[in-house]
Amino acid sequence: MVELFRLSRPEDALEALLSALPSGTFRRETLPLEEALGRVCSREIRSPQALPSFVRSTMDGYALRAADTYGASEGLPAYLQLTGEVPMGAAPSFSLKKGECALVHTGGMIPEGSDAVVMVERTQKSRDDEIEVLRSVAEGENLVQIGEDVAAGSLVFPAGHLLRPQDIGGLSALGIESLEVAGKPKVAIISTGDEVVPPGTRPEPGQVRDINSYTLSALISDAGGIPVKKGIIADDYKLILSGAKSALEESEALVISAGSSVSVRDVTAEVIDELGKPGVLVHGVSIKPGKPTILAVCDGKPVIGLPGNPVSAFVAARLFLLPLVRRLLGTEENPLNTAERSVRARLSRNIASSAGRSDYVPVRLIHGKQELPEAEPVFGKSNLIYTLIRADGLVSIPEEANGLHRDDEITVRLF
Ligand SMILES: Nc1nc2c(c(=O)[nH]1)N[C@H]1C(S)=C(S)[C@@H](COP(=O)(O)OP(=O)(O)OC[C@H]3O[C@@H](n4cnc5c(N)ncnc54)[C@H](O)[C@@H]3O)O[C@H]1N2
Ligand code: MOO
Repeated sequence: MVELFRLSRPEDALEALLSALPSGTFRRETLPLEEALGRVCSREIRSPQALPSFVRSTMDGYALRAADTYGASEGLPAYLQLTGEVPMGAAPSFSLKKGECALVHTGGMIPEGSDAVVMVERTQKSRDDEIEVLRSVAEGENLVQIGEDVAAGSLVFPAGHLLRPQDIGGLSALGIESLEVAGKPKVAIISTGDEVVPPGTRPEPGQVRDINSYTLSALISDAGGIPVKKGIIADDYKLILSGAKSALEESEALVISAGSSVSVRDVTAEVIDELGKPGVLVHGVSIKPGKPTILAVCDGKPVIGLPGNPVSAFVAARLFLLPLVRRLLGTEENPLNTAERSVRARLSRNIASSAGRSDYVPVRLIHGKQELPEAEPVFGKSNLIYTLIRADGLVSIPEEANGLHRDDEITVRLF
């Protein structure tokens, strides 16, 4: 059979795209902390202070000198004089001497002279101003030390870190109220095809509603980019070229859906080559679905041509567009929502495939009594978007394999 494309392996194709991009091209912006969730630090953040900044008790109890309690037991308690109470939110106004203790609450600052806290349950009051300690306490017990959470000046987040909810709290603890993050890259989307109509239109015979602009737009926002839908352009070289030129001028990247294959109406690769240098780097990847994918860099900006079939467009977008958005954001980490989480599962039936290409098959997970869920393939042609909707994730069949077998333990990449 004549192969119409020179096929690249998916890893090589992605590498070709990413390595042809200029480094560090993303914009930076300063945001208030509350708006930084899911954004990427564009420079490293070091701690301006030690956290905690004072020695704190982790229990409700009495601050004391550990040495005063050595050998204490229920039968032979240590008697300590209660000299005061540490107020919350203020430094104690007194210090402790040998044989003394002070009431302290969880999180309170311990007085000078003390080096441990005994939990209130391990004591009893013998008089108003005296307690019995019923067991010995080690130095440092029930305390957090200065800088135990974060040392002053230490690296909190490297550049490229994607901020999670706990990170926002951690920055607040350090008094960092605003920070510099990578700007969200604008990714323009063009759908091409004489037969494609907007979703608000009732399709005439032979027409189909636009799916890809919408799936791709959702994937891009999920990945931390700003999708800019540029609408539908007919299969016309000049129209697509002028639409693509203006879309790329206003954005950091461009995705063109359809027209990636070999019919005379498929002009996407030619258009992309006109947009700038070096132009098309890859046309054809050894994957199914998604084979006709086009990857290009045009005068420093990435352009991806995706196959028109909605399942192919989705699979290829996950393989190439998501890592591209991450790269434009300057991170290697997975965006919160598109997190490429995976689970182990057991295949419910055989899946055939040809060696020499990586196959991606949608699967539905069925949770039963067994240790691992069952992965049921959702077979269907790559034009059928609902195969993805009925599925929970994708299983990939490596290029060297001739398929997978029923009961094989596999990894499912969740949607
Ligand atoms: N002779 C060959 N024919 C095809 C080959 C091949 O190797 N030799 N590859 C097939 C594969 S694989 C795919 S995938 C498609 C890719 O086609 P194109 O990227 O050129 O896209 P179109 O032909 O324009 O459309 C394909 C299909 O998808 C529908 N479509 C297009 N855009 C949308 C949209 N925005 N929303 C919903 N559906 C869309 C379109 O109507 C077609 O049905 O080529 C195979 N052919
Ligand atoms: O990418 Mo094509 O979808 O293999 O159908």
